Amino acid sequence: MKIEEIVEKVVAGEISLHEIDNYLEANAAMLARRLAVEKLTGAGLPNVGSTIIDYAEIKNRNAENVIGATQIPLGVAGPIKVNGEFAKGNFLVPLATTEGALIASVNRGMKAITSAGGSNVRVIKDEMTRAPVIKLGSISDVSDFLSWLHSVEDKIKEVTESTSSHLKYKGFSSFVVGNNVWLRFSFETGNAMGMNMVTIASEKACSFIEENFPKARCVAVSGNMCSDKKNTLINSLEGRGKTVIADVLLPHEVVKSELKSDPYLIHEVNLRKNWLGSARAGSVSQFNAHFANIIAAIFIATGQDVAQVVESSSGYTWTEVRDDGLYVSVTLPSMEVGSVGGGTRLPTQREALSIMGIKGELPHSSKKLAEIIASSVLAGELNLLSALANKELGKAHLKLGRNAKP
Ligand SMILES: CC(C)(COP(=O)([O-])OP(=O)([O-])OC[C@H]1O[C@@H](n2cnc3c(N)ncnc32)[C@H](O)[C@@H]1OP(=O)([O-])[O-])[C@@H](O)C(=O)NCCC(=O)NCCSC(=O)C[C@@](C)(O)CC(=O)[O-]
Ligand SMILES: NC(=O)C1=CN([C@@H]2O[C@H](COP(=O)(O)OP(=O)(O)OC[C@H]3O[C@@H](n4cnc5c(N)ncnc54)[C@H](OP(=O)(O)O)[C@@H]3O)[C@@H](O)[C@H]2O)C=CC1
Repeated sequence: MKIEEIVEKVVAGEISLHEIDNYLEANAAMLARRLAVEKLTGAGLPNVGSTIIDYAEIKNRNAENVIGATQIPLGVAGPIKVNGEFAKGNFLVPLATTEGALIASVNRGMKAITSAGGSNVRVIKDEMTRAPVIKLGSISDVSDFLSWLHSVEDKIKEVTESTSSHLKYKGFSSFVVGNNVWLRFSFETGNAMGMNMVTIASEKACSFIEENFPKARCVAVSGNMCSDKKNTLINSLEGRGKTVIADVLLPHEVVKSELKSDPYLIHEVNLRKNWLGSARAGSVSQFNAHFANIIAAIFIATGQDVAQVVESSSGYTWTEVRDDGLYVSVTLPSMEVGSVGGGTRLPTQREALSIMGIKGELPHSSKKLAEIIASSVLAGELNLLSALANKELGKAHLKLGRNAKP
């Protein structure tokens, strides 16, 4: 069938939007779907349709019912000097955003950090989790089940690791409410963020459990104690994905020359805003000013799963005024990033990763990416605290967010 005929059939309700894939080659199907949506809604979508995305590469990998692409401005901040275990040197960092003043903010923070000798950063834990919820008959069954589980842990390791050449089983923690048990499995997932990998592995573990301990029934492979795409205390305490910490000691003269600010005022903003203000607001694990801004912008630019900004942007900003300068650290307990898999293979996302020298096939490239992201968060955080201390937030957003004279 020709594209026009398919569009007519979709408009007449004879073919559904996703069924177009059964009749046309991938990119012709994307065009037909867009034309059908235009006819059905009356919306004109030439810009959505104007994309370099090859739907043949997306189909059955990244998205369904595709009609084109959304574009978001991509800027760069930096260079920032990073003194990591895996990221060493000066890096330009890609940020995709529509918030005027954000990239400028990170840029100024990076300039200050680089003048101070760079950000010191380490990934202190790297484990992705999945927590099935399992139902038993009674608490005595729960007790028997947990004893049995410890006796077969070698087998759990064997069945889960059989699902991938890159996945390593690290262990589990158990949590109980009445006759419900959550098994929070942890895995190393190489350079991948790992959610597909740990889900496939945990389903295998659940099948093994149900076959060999018939009183246990796996209700759901994700029982929310994982916790994926939710901001929870367990992620903050135990970590999820990469736990990353970055710090810098800024000499007093750098705070003055680069940030036009004062270490005591910055420290006071941090204590009264990030700690007292967040506590008073009832925050669970977000004692920071705007980790989410930097995490979201880099996640969009580099093809990470954007919904994981929720927990990846939890964390703590700590400041101390010392004789030799202002000490600032950021702690991100659950940063979920990969340099292979997911959206990292898409053309603009791959190019954005290459700006930082990130290539999925290189060893430890996801940890290198995590170190650069944490250093960028440090820059954004330091700079926003300075901007607030300087009372320049509104002025900056008038100029760069509204194109207005402050
Ligand atoms: C906007 C600045 C940096 C101006 O700051 P400034 O000191 O007036 O700028 P400057 O013209 O003197 O330049 C200083 C440096 O800033 C950078 N810079 C300056 N302009 C640009 C630009 N156009 N493009 C790129 N980089 C720029 C650049 O590094 C430059 O150095 P240079 O390269 O010239 O040697 C400052 O006023 C600022 O940082 N303001 C704060 C803005 C901010 O942080 N916004 C973040 C979003 S706020 C939000 O979303 C969350 C929030 C606030 O609601 C969360 C909460 O509740 O806390
Ligand atoms: N399934 C789910 O419940 C959820 C899925 N997601 C989605 O999952 C996707 C990410 O899943 P993820 O598992 O990270 O990635 P993918 O499933 O996209 O890719 C992971 C695969 O890449 C292969 N691979 C090649 N080189 C490497 C390497 N160096 N390190 C690790 N793996 C490598 C591995 O193959 P092999 O196994 O053969 O070794 C691995 O299984 C995203 O699209 C995200 O949106 C998000 C949340 C939940």
